[in-house]
Amino acid sequence: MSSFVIEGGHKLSGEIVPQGAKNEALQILSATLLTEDKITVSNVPDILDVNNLIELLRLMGVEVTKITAGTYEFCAKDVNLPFVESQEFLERSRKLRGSVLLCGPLIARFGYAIFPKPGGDKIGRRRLDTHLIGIMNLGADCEYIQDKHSYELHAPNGLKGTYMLLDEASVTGTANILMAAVLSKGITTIYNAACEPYIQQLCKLLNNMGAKISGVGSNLLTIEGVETLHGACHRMLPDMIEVGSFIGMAAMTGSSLRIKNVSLPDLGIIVPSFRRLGIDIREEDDDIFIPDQDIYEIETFMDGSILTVSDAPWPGLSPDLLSVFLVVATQAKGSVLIHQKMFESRLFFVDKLIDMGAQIILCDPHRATIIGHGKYNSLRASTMTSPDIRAGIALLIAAMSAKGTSVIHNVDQIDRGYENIEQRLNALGAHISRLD
Ligand SMILES: CC(=O)N[C@H]1[C@@H](OP(=O)(O)OP(=O)(O)OC[C@H]2O[C@@H](n3ccc(=O)[nH]c3=O)[C@H](O)[C@@H]2O)O[C@H](CO)[C@@H](O)[C@@H]1O
Ligand SMILES: C=C(OP(=O)(O)O)C(=O)O
Repeated sequence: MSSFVIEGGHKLSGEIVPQGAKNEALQILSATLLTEDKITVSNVPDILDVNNLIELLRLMGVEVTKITAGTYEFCAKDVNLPFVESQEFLERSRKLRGSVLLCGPLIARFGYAIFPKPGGDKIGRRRLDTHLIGIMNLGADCEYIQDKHSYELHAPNGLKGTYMLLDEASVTGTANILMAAVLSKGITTIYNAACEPYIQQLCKLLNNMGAKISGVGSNLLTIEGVETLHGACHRMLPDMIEVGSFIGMAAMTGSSLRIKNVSLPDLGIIVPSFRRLGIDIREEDDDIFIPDQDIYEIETFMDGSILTVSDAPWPGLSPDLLSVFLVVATQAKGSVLIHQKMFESRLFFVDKLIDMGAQIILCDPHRATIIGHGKYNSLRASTMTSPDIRAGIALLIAAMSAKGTSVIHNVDQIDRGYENIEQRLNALGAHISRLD
């Protein structure tokens, strides 16, 4: 497992281009299984999770051709179903959360899918009921196979559209049901669907492939099933979580930074939420510019009470950014309550920030109160281990702002979702080296 050695206290300057979106990529690459034709995808991030999914598709028989850096062609003409039933498929699937997204396309096109408990961050319970119930609503049978620790789904006579009200607006659950519904007979209606930009992008690709989905961008999707889908081209959006991480990094290190081509309309409430921490963020064309700021001061609510920053399904704030908000607040002037509603084990990394001198009270597994230093005291360097991808980037931000040299172990967690992060940050003036 790799580690980062970070010499803190260096300001960043210049501009950075965000990578293609990790969570969009996992959906889009899975959707290539829905047709025999070629799908060309550009702005694919070169990150561990995406590369693992590409390798899995390759082993499933998908012809994968790299056209240029970040652009691939996928052709799922001959899918190797015996491989999908193999132990190796299950083992590889368990390495990443995104593998869960193969289920919808497999059941829709081949009438068979297997659903092992996927990998991804260990950040609390991550139930899969919404996926399985949704696909069963379309007529698939589902059985738990004890020795494979997996659910097997069968639909030998195909799937049939129906109305369903999801018990929660699950992002990957909505994507899976959508990908199953596009090849189902008749009309499927999904109410309480997740509607974040990456789901919208998936709908856009599927419609370009010949699907008939309406209501895109809302929580009520109507899908008129079609017999087959055809080839298409697709470009991934910039990764909004990476954009948010760079905003936090600029604020904590007191740097002036331009984040290029962020697709502002797809950032939702991210920019206004950082502004409530007092960060000066300027929107210039499709770029974000953050001037260097010595002090940033957290707003209160309008009645003077302490601000809460919390997550919610889109168009609310993504839970994936709360660790960054938390670390940025440690050096702000003022106090804030960070409330992570979706996941119950994502805030425990605050212990590491407390070791570095941050003033944080972990109220319970979901809530932490941060009393900012207002940059009067900087954080102290430390040696720590990255527990999950977003805590990992938050610790990296903390280390970059701290006095002295810090070490972060297990940075493979960060590599799951951030492309060549140390090279890209060093090009802006950071001092990060990797130990393998
Ligand atoms: C590969 C991928 O795309 N991963 C993302 C995806 O995971 P994923 O699709 O697995 O997450 P879900 O949207 O299913 O839900 C995440 C968690 O939030 C809870 N929940 C969900 C909806 C809701 O209305 N209320 C609620 O409490 C769920 O019970 C679950 O514990 O979406 C999450 C929520 O944006 C992100 O953190 C993950 O990065
Ligand atoms: C939780 C995340 O990823 P995954 O769903 O892949 O574990 C994330 O990207 O923050």
